[in-house]
Amino acid sequence: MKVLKFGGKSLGNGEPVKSAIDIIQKEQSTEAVALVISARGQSTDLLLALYAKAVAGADVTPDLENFFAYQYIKGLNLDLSSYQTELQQLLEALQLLGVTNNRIKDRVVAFGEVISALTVTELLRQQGLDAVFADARQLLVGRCVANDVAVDFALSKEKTTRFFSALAPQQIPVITGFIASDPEGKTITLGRNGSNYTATLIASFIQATEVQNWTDIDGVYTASPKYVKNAQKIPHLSYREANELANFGARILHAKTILPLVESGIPLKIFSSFAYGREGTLIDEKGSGKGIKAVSTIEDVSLVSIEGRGLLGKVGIDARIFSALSSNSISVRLISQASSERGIGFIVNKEDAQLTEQVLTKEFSEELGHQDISRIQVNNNMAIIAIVGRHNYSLEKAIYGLRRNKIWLHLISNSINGEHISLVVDNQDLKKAVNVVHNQVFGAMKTLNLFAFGKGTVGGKLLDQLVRTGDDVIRRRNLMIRIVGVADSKKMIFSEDGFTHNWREELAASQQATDFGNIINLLKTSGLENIVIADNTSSQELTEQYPVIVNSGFDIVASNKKANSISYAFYEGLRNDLKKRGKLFFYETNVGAGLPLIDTIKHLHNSSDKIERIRGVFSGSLSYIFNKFSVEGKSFSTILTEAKEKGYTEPDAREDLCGLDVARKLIILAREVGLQTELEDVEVESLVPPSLAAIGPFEEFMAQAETLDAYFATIKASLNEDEVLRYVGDLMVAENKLTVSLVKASKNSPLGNIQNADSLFEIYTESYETQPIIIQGAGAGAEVTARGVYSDLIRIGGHY
Ligand SMILES: Nc1ncnc2c1ncn2[C@@H]1O[C@H](COP(=O)(O)OP(=O)(O)O)[C@@H](O)[C@H]1O
Ligand SMILES: N[C@@H](CC(=O)OP(=O)(O)O)C(=O)O
Repeated sequence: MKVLKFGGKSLGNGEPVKSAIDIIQKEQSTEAVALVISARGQSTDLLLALYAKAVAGADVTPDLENFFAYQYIKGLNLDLSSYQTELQQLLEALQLLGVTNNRIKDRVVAFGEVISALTVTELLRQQGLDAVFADARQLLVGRCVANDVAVDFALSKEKTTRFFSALAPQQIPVITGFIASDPEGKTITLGRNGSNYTATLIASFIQATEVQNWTDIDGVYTASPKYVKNAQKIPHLSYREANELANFGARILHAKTILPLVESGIPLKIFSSFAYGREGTLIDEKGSGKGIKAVSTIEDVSLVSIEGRGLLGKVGIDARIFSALSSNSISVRLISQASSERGIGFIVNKEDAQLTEQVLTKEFSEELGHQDISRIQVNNNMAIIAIVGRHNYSLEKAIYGLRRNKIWLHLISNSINGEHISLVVDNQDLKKAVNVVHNQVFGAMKTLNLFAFGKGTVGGKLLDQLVRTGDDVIRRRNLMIRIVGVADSKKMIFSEDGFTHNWREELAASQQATDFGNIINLLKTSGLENIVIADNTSSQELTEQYPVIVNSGFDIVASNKKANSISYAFYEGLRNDLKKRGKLFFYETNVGAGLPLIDTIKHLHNSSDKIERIRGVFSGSLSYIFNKFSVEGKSFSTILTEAKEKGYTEPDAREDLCGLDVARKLIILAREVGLQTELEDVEVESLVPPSLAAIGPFEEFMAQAETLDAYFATIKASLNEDEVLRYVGDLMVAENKLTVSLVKASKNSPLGNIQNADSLFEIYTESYETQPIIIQGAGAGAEVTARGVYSDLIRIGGHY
């Protein structure tokens, strides 16, 4: 005979309960079955809420009606009215008394399992099966010890085997999970999720061949899939491993589930009743032999800390703490103590927190009075993340990931054999933290959650590239870049699940106005880990918010040059914030688009090869214009218009011609090599002819093409045969001199030789004194710039 346990989630109204009945029919056709049944859907939670309301003296009638309305299944011949009356009377008594009582509470919640088992019995009978309802209070006996139940195995086994031996061969017992009796026959419960324990107890008493646990998930995963989307199913576990997971909060198994199976060697299988036939997790004596790794969580616990100089070197403090707690039946889940004995921190269940504080305040009243203990502090909103199984450097990896995500670690406890590490974090950070820890420890696929500002040429291309090549990056780099939000200057979209090819339509249809404060708030409260902001705008306003972004714990990638070229004070302040928070800011595309320039300069600078000079054509658009103008017979304005049409220039091409863009790039490079320069320090030769400097809109400027053309024709006429014009940025480090000017270059020199919209940078260093390092290639264009930002993102991924 095998024991099949159905959890509440598998017995919800509609399809779930229908599938459960189907599964029972199929399974009993090959081997006799006994069923253990939990309360249906959210029934236990509803009953607990009813109990609390009644104790508080509130009117429970509507909730009671709702509860019974949920239990009713159309067409089923089951009269629950006597149960409704009995429960109502119990609740009314509670309303009158207004006191809490655990035995009455257990009687109230027991209605969930009883009604559920009656319902399943009737549903099976409807299918022609000989189902027999069994109230586990007649089978299982236990005593309440502290907040726990100690089952009387011998008596329970005797009662259970007697019940089973009285069954006819074709009969299917439908046993209530979760509930039992105490020696006086009063109702007790085995603790939340206790039906699993009922099932394994019954199985061990009747020597079942196996236990099947039918739930809403097809096995035990490396972390709760509720939090960690890329958790992996563990196909095979040993009892010891499963027990370890159950003890540390993997909700799928009640903490005691495994114990009855160990001696009898009965295997436990976990299946999803929503996917019949799909392989689940097998738990047996052997396990897979490979060892497990998993991360489990315990929510809503309280951290108690006791601090004070008076604790230093005092003997017996710990003993007093724990004996006071134990005499009040408060169990401690985790302890951590600093070696200096200046303080001790431990975790208790939230329900016990208030009592813990009272008990300890009383116990240490003298020490508190003398200030030997400065305070006893209770922090209620805590959660534990437990890393189970042996792994190399788990703790280090977890701490690294948590710090990068600005998640505060309140307490660490590491078992001596290194097979178990518990980390205490704020409840509100739990989702983010468990993802970070899981992915760090498993070296599993990392996720970057990207919020992108700017959907223009570069921003839009980046998002399209991400959508197009996302799978490739997952395969090759084990990195998923999820676009969780996009904002332009007016509107924004945000979704924790991310956007794919449809981001443009979603943004177009969005009604949500862009509001920076709101975006930061959404990201901070989202529970998303590894958040990166992309700035592909040219907004100074946004760059001024970078410190807020960094201080919120997010990294930045930007093609926007402003943050690096506005005041040095801002530049330095941002670097300090980045350092303090351990955050990253990559901006390789600020100079030379996708060319690996900034990185090369950083490396040279950091390796102490003194950079003496950087000279070159910094602007792709002006490169194009002068490469063409120098050798083709067309007028300057014709070539300017061509460059604009190709998307090389700013919408108002004067922004390129005035030299400001090149000056910004020079400043960025100068600061990379350690100069504290400001934009005003750059000597810029503007390409806007002085006579056209005061003209308003760009169209009006272009209407003066003749003047513009005449101006540049004169300059061109002064060239020697082997010379061309180049607009050159020059950074002379020792002299602290930065210039931007139109120069005549020999056609045979590297500068004179560049084509199309190429950029060229000559880097002179102490080692490359006369023959500079030359970096050359396409220095403008949305596609290459977006690629550059993309590779910055991938670099950030490498840091997680
Ligand atoms: N490591 C884990 N593997 C699988 N499920 C887990 C894990 N940790 C927590 N869970 C949660 O356990 C739930 C199933 O347990 P439970 O709620 O008790 O189900 P049931 O009502 O069927 O007894 C799943 O829905 C899942 O969210
Ligand atoms: N109904 C009880 C017992 C139980 O085990 O339920 P489930 O099998 O749905 O986790 C509870 O909710 O705690």
